[in-house]
Amino acid sequence: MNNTFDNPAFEKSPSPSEHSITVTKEPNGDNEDLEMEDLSDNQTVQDIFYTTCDPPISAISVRNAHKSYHKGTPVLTDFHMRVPIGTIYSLLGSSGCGKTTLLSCCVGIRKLDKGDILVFGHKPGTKESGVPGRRVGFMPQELSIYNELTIQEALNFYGRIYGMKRDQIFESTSFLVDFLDLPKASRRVGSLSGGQKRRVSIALALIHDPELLILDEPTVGVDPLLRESIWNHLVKLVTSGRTTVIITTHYIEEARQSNVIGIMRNGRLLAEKSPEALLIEYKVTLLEDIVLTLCRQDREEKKRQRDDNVETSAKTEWGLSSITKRKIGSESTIVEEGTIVGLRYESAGKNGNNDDAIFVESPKLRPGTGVLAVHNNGHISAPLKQRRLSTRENIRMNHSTQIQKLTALLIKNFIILMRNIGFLIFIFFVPAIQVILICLTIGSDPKSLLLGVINPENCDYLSKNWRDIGKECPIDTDALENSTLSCFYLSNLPEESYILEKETSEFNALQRIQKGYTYGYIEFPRDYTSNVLCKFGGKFDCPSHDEVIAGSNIILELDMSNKQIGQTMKRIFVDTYAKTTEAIKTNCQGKIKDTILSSVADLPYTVGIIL
Ligand SMILES: Nc1ncnc2c1ncn2[C@@H]1O[C@H](COP(=O)(O)OP(=O)(O)OP(=O)(O)O)[C@@H](O)[C@H]1O
Repeated sequence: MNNTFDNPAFEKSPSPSEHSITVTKEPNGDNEDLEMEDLSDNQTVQDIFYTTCDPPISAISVRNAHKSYHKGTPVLTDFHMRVPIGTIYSLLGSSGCGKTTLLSCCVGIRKLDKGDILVFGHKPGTKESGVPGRRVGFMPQELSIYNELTIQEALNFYGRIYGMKRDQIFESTSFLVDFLDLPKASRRVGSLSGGQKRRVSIALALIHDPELLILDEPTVGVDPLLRESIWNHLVKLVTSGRTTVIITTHYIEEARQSNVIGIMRNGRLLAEKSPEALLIEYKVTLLEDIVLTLCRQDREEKKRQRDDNVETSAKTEWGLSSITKRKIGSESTIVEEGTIVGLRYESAGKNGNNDDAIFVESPKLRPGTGVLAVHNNGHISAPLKQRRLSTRENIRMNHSTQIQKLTALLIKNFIILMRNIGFLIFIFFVPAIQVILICLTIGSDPKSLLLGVINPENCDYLSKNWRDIGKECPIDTDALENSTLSCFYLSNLPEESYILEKETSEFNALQRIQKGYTYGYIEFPRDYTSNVLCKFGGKFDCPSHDEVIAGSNIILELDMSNKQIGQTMKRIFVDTYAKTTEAIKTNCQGKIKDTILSSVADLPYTVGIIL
């Protein structure tokens, strides 16, 4: 595969006029000359980028990155990296050198301790970067696929999450199943082998044709033929579209097909060049030899530094340091540090003079418009901006993505629940069992509570048939001393709730509560019935107003040390009071005067109970 920087798109114009920008050719092969614009003497390269076209930016740029876990040994140290748009960038390095850590920072899973990562010119996690989101397809090293789903369901889920339409998902799925040689789409992920799961994971990262594809060791456990076809597909994605691929692999030789190789060791980047440039520079035929040489050099360098006891600033040899200031053309147009960030690759110049070209970028660029090359003769060549509307743009044009995401999650959770019947039953039955248990234990009213009674009225409420009183009219208007309103009230108390005990005095009754013998006592005043009748307008021999009020109140003293029981008792007493008045209305119809009867009927609204 051609290196992107050797791509015709970045060639100089055949006969460039001074200070002109020539946009020559799109990397995807659409041979089309674009407009020419004059660069006036005082115009900077930055001006051109901001005015002439949507200038390109790096897919990922990492600057001065530092990362360590739990304040332990640093995993990334002063790490610099640039991944130009439309390239395959292979990250090579020994196990534990920090590749996965770096990638997880790029997709926003982890955060750097220090330094910057920009994805499409923005910090990961921001809306503008689109990461995490549909702009990126990430295949993590640790597979995290829902084992309960089938391959088809998993692809559907991710497709919906990325806002794809049903036909897009279908089209993508049939291609990926075929291309990655996946088992039947109806197979459950949980029943697949490790290698098959890995291929499904690749498919999930590819389903939405992302602009940035980050693959952490995708070819582990994959047979050589499939490995070859995966790489061919990646190359195709990069050359035919605007996809950028970052891939980590331990199969060093397969990285030959990438555009740029970054070689890492101990959290630092030792080299960042095209494979061709590396092979030429080190005069070897195998990339493995280069990695070996660089690692040895690094080890020796470290040893020498330790020996000399010299502090090192750990600056990378590659990357931005060499192009912070550069003249463009014969005039004094300068790319200033911090204004336009540039990146120089040794293989950039077609004429063999590698210092000729630098690649510049700007945050104003629409992502994916390619890399702009600025040559030191003042000419800029860039890839064509316009291109066919891909699945990617189609997906972006879908507006109802939030609803789609919600739908995707609901469907996924529903399928997973249905596949875990035991769990489903547990979820639905546990609350029901809880409610039943609560009702059984604390839901019903307490029973057979011992209650003391102080009642000076003359009625035998402790005799066997005393509850029959509740069926008679308790008021005798001709002989009031025979009236037994208090007993009538007591007889209406729910039979199962209380066991009544006669108390001789308030003092005794209180003592029995304190000793825990009874749950409370109820006290009726002397002449309770006549006072109640006086209160409601009966024309009897009534005492003073205050005495009537005091003499028509029932006093309740309850043990509230058990709130549940105390509150229930209160409720029962008040309910009984209402029930009593209702019973008087029914039982005393025609036996006492209507005026008294109607007044007594108001009793529930003037409850005479003192708690
Ligand atoms: N969650 C974590 N907590 C503590 N240390 C971690 C954690 N994750 C990774 N490390 C450590 O950070 C270092 C870099 O790990 P990382 O996974 O990034 O390496 P790697 O280059 O991807 O390795 P490999 O090629 O084996 O996957 C290792 O020493 C590892 O032990």
